[in-house]
This record gives sequence, C-alpha cells and structure tokens, in this order.
Amino acid sequence: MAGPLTLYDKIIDRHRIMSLGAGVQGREERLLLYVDRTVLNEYTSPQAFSGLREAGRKVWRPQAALGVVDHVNSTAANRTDAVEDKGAQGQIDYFARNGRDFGIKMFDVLDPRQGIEHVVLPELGWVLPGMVIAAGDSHTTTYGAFGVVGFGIGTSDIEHLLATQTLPYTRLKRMRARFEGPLPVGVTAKDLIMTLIRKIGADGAAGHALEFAGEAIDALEVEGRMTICNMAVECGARVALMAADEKVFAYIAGRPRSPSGAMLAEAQKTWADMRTDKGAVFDREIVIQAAQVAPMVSWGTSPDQAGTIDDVVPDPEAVAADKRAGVVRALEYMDLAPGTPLSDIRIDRAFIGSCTNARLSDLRDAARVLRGRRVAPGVRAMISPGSSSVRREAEAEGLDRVFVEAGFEWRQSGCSMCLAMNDDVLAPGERCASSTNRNFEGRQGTGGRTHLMSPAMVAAAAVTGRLTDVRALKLLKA
Ligand SMILES: CC(C)[C@H](C(=O)O)[C@@H](O)C(=O)O
Ligand code: SF4
Repeated sequence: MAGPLTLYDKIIDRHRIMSLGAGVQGREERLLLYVDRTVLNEYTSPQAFSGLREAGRKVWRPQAALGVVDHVNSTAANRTDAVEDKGAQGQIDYFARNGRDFGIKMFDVLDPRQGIEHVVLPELGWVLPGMVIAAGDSHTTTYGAFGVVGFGIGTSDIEHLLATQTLPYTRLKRMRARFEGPLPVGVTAKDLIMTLIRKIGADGAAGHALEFAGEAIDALEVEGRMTICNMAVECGARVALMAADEKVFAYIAGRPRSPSGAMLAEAQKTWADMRTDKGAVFDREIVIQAAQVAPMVSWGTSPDQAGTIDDVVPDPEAVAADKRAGVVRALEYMDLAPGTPLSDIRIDRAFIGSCTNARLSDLRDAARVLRGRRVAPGVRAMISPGSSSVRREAEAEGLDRVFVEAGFEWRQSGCSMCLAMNDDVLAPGERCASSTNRNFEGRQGTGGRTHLMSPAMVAAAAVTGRLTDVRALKLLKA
C-alpha cells in the first residue's frame, strides 16, 4: 500500500498471503493472514485439538505455539497439595496429552514458567514487535503494548490456525486514542483505560484496531502499557496497538526466548519501523487530557459503568434514555442507591490479580499502600500474582511479607478470581474491590458484585474497608 500507513496496516500488509475479496479504496477487506505465534490454554483449546484428531491433521508449525494452564487451576498456596475438581483435572490432563501428541510445549501448573498466558508470553520474550499473534482468548490484545497485532479467536479458528498457521481475516477500521500531557500523581494506566472506556462506551471501539498514543502513553513503562492494551477489548477494540520504542526493546532484551546478539541488532532495525507514519489517516480519533484523569472505580455491571472515586452512584433519571434501563438493572444487581458517594461503598473482599494488573509493578504499587497497614476487619483479601515467575520475583524483594503482614492471602498464579472458573469465587451478595477487567453479572461468582479499579486502589479499599481514593492515603511516594 502506498502513502503514510498506520502501524496496524503495516503489520497486516506484511502478513498478507493473498486477497480473499476486494474492498473499498483498493484495500482488500478479506485476506488470508499469516500468524506468527499462538498461545493455548486448557479452557478454549480442547475442541480445536479434537477437531484436528477427527480430521487426521497435524499441527503445521508446533514450535509457533505454546500452551499454559491458567483458567481452571486452583491457586492454593501449596501447589503440590492442590486438589483440582474432577472437571478441571480432566481439562488439565487433556491439555497435557494434546501437547504431547501434537508436539507443542505446554506449561503445567507445576512448571516454574506457569502463569496467566498474557503475563507469561511477554516475560518469556516471545512477543516481538511487528508480529501477528492470534489466540483463543479475548485479552490477546495485551501484546499491542509491543507493537503487535494480537487478537482473540474462537475454537474453530484455533483449529484452522494450528493446521495452517493462517487465518481468514477481515481488515479492521483504524482508531486512535491520544492521552495528551503528563500523567498526574496517583493515576495509573488502569485509570487511563477506564476513563477512555467510560467516555466511548463498552462498544465504542467496535470494529476497530485501536492505537494509543500521546505523552502519557510514552511515559508509561511497558507493564502499564500492557494494562491498557489488555483492557482495550472492554471498549470493543479487536486489536490494541502502541508504537514499539526503546522501552519495549529494553524489555525484550535478555529474556529466555528473545533473540540475542547479531540477531537482536538485526531485529531492532525492523522494529524501529513499527510505528504509525506521520500523516497516516485514522477513521476515528479521540483525545483525552491526562491531567483530567483521576482514580477510577466501576459501580455497575459493564466496564463503562464507572466514575472517578469522588463521583456518586448515578441517578438513572439523569442518564441518557437509551442507557437508563441498563443503569437501573445494574444498580439493582449491585445493590446501590443513586446519589451514594462511591467512597462510601463498603466491601467484603479485595482481589489483586489477572492479566490486567498482576505484574511485578502492580504488586509493588499495591505493596506501597499496604506497607505498615492492615486489611480492615471483616474484609477477606487475596492476591494471585500474574505468573509463577512474578511470584518468585516478588518474594525475592519481600513483597509477599508485606502482603501477608497486611492480612492478604498470598496465592499461586492463575486467572483465579478474575472469573469464576476455579475455586476462587465470591459468595452470592459479596462485594469485591478487584484489579481485574470485567464486572459482568456473576463474573466473579454467582451474585457476586465486582468493582474494577487499579491495584493500588484495591489495596486502599482493603485497608479502609470501603472504596477509597488512594491519593488520600498520602503514601504514594514512600
Ligand atoms: C475463557 C476465555 C474465553 C475468556 C476470554 O476470551 O477472554 C476469559 O479469559 C475472560 O477473560 O473472559
Ligand atoms: S486473567 Fe481474567 S481476563 Fe485474563 S485471561 Fe484469565 S480470565 Fe481472562
């Protein structure tokens, strides 16, 4: 394609094998796409493998796939004693068998590299700028932080991908969100993305590849950028992207699976072009002033039903007519009265975990708030590091002691209470401050009530027993 290009189009063009149908402006809408890598989990891959077995097919490029157990496993503190329920054990066993039969490396729960797939891949150095990574999980968008087109696919597409290393693909529209100006003190990547989601709505980026840019994004470390790309799927984006810069190159260097030596130098030359050209045109642009972003919490059952911590629960009568019924229903489920200050909402549980916010920097943020404090009476707090390696690194710097002394349960790694698919669940009616990305009805357990926020905000809520502005704890610089 001629003329200035968006990062998205550059990557898609480089992975285009052939057209599957012409579209507008000389661009094909449908094409056959080469996929560089995939990650498999025990929950969404079984039918794909069964399909391959039935058709007598092999995996075309087994070395381009990695598998990791994350969704259904227990996070019991002592891993070797963990007893999985029968269903979960069956999924874990079938997963291991598929790895053996099809020649794909799978990390089981006892593997030191185990963790949530979207935490594990980057820390292995397996996510490299300019790649296309498709996988059976919607939060595959996380890899956008590396200048990677990452997207979630369904079971039949996983099967197609494993058999051919390609996917039939529909080119997306392009959207850019710019966060202008520096990030205010006490505001995190989670607050930036929650602000955008509230502004454009849970389907605001539907059909688009969403690129993030601006001073506040450039200033973030790679882990914070992953938080944003991870959660971009909650405003409907199919792909999230950021330019690959020096921070990304430094993050990748020296990791177990990343290129090194001359190969790394050669790769970096290509990676330097993994950014949108000046003058490239987006179908839609949104600008947010970072100075106006404050710590966010969700009050409803959709990620866009959220406000800043100094807001109040909205009055359904005061919201747009097309949103009213949704707000009424959400407030009923969440058992919240209009006009209640969000900072008056009391919690029963606090959870730090998930592929959104359980990396080392997230744990450090939370520990900074918890150091020398105790979880409020009546609150049960737990933390599940994003990967076994994050858990070890945190232990090496004594963060586990900070959490345990504050009254948190220090769990093993997995999706844990991000979704109710293992033994970490809310009881009906329990209210949880959570560092996760989804607050749908029943997401953390039937009848459970989720309030999304950053890990530091979860820590603040845990010690006061109610949703709390972390900036008021005056501990941010400690
Ligand atoms: C289980 C899986 C299909 C799902 C996803 O695709 O995102 C899960 O990881 C989630 O976060 O809801
Ligand atoms: S941690 Fe949560 S969001 Fe991430 S893959 Fe697991 S269930 Fe999905």
